[in-house]
Amino acid sequence: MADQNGKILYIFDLDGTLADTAPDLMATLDYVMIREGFAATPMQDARSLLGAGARALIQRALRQQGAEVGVEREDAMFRLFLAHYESRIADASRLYPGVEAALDQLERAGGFFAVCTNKIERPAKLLLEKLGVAQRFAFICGQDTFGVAKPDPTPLLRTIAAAGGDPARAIMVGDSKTDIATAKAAGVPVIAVDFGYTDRPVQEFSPDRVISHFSELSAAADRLLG
Ligand SMILES: O=C(O)COP(=O)(O)O
Ligand SMILES: [Mg+2]
Repeated sequence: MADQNGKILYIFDLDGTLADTAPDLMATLDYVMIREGFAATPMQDARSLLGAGARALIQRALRQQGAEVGVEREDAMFRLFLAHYESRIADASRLYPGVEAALDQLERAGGFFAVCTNKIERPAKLLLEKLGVAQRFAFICGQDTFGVAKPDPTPLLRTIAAAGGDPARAIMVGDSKTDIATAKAAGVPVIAVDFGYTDRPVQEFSPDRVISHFSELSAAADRLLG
């Protein structure tokens, strides 16, 4: 990686932060659950079920229905989920309004970008390609990239290193308690979006700033960096 001396690295969460992916994730969950003889999950449950990756999504949906499956069947459901999800990954998933304009603005001010998600790396990259923004990120880290998931700070710190950034000149942007806890554990300031997937208001998790639209990101970052 080239020396990014002095530039600010923005590390984005993906689901519920850069992109509204709940429709395709929840449709995939329903496909798997119904095929396995369970019920569909109400769309309004997305906010509380998403955020910890696809395996956790399946486990949480099963638990919600009082169902227990063994580890082998859970593995099979996870594989089925990934295969089906890739076939429809961007059918209904969209970048949130203002994402590309915000990236343009931050880039003009000397910012550069990475992604740190609890999605599996392969579908994360595929989604960002389909949404036309994959090439904007210096590094894309998934749940399996370093073998450890958020809220462990390791994937965030290793993402910063892999992107050629510096934790002292980095800002995490996320939608969940998990992202905020990850950033705090890594000693990186965090801006939360309030339109993503969390069943409790993000303010409760004490991020450094909260924004309601990507048009507010640049000003929030400026205030945060003083
Ligand atoms: O969708 C999920 O469960 C996790 O994805 P995120 O870390 O990008 O929010
Ligand atoms: Mg998220």
